Amino acid sequence: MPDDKTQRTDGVYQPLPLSAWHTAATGPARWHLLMGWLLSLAACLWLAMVQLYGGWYGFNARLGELSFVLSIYPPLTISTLWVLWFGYAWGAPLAYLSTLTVAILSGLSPGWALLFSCANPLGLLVLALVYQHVNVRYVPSSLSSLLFFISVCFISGVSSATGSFIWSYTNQLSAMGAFQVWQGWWSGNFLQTVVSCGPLLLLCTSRLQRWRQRHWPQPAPQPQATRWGLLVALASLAGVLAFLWLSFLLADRSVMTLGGDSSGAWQQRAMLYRDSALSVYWVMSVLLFALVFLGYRFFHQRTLQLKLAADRVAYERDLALRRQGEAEVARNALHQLNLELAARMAEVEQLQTQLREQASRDPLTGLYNRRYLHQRLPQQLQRAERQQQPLHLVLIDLDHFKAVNDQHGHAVGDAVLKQFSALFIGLLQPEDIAARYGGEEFCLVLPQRNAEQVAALLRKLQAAYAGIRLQSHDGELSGLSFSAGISLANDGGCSEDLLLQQADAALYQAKAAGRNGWRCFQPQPA
Ligand SMILES: Nc1nc2c(ncn2[C@@H]2O[C@H](COP(=O)(O)OP(=O)(O)OP(=O)(O)O)[C@@H](O)[C@H]2O)c(=O)[nH]1
Repeated sequence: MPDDKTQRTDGVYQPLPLSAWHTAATGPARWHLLMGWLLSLAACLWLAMVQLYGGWYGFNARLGELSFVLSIYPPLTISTLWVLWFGYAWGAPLAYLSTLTVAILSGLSPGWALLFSCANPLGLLVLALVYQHVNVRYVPSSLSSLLFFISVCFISGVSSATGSFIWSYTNQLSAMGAFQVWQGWWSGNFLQTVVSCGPLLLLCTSRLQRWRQRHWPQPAPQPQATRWGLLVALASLAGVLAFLWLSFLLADRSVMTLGGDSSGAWQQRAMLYRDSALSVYWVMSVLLFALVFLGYRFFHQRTLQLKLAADRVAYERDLALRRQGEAEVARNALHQLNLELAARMAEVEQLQTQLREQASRDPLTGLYNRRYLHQRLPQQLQRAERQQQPLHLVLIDLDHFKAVNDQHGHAVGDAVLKQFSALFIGLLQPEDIAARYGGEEFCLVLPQRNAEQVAALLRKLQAAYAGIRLQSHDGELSGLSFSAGISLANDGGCSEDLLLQQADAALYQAKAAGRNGWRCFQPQPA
């Protein structure tokens, strides 16, 4: 981020609005401010009256042939400090009220007094406007701020010296007198502000601003728009032109008042012209310097602002690029995570399928288990009914299996169960279901087959089972057989339980008939 702190903001003109008086964080602070302002007003009035009744208006000065009084007006110092520390709205009334009082007490008519009192506030306005719109510190702590302060004091002094014309006019002074008052007035105001305010600003500003900021916190002042800076420059230029015009006019009129045609009189006139021209020369030098300096400050400030703006834009662009890069990395990471998640989900799905499969299979033989049979049998029945096709259910029980276990061992019994189950592989169709129904009991669900086809299947199974030979510690195992019971669902409305009961009954008949054979369920005649 561009470093804004490189520019000092203490001692920069930052007016405190009159309305802010209510909003002080701590109660006593606003009373202190008010008391300070009232005391300043009292001091201004007192000093102005002491000066009026004391009859002292400044120091006598001489510039060649021109002698004048370098005007000193103490309330101006107090009001200037208030303008710079707190703003124009606080300082201008002090200057206006004290001058108004003096003007009225000195016998000026109310109308002229009201107008005359505007002169000092006008000079202060120029001061405040320049400092508000050209972002330079008013504390003359560096060479550049000191030079700028002197320049601004000059323009302010010239502006406030407009009061000298009203004064000269109302006191009916001659052109020479008016010229003298004007010279003494602007130069006095200028010197007084520089000499009295400068040191006080240096000494007290930072402490006073800390106090102000504590009770009326304000953000750092922002540089003003260009048009305001231009306006201030134009106003300053107008002030300078007015000064020149007035100086020449008054000098000319003063010369005209000098009578006589003697060489002494002409010499006096020439001296007066020379002194006036010299005075204007010095003033012009200062003014030119002030204008050049103002212009320099203005462009310097604009350049600084542009640089700051460019730095900020560059910073924002870098930030945006960095964020874009981070977003890209995050998007890639997210994509990677999505892929991993998809892989994990596929694994989970596979595991779920395996679990479902395991839950529906008999671990020893690999055939479906009884639970699965009870799930599927009702569906198969419905389907057969819907397609109007027969469905046979066969219950198979291996004959004398206990004897196999007892004689040859449990492991051989397991091997027999597995080999018997393996026989189904080549004999069943995809739609058939073979399940291990109990220990050595099996169940076949055979849709889409007629009775002959079922019998053929059982015959093949019987032959294959009989052909199994197994070696055990007790010799060879052979002559295996099974018994089976067959039930048929071919007219609909036959439940799963009924079908199983009928097959079981038929199996019982087959066993009873001597085993190694099968029976179809025959309903008993009513
Ligand atoms: N090896 C082994 N034997 C089993 C398993 N499940 C059940 N059996 C045995 O199967 C035998 C079934 O005996 P029974 O119900 O008397 O039937 P059987 O001996 O075949 O007699 P019949 O059915 O009347 O011919 C029992 O000895 C059980 O221990 C198994 O998973 N493995």
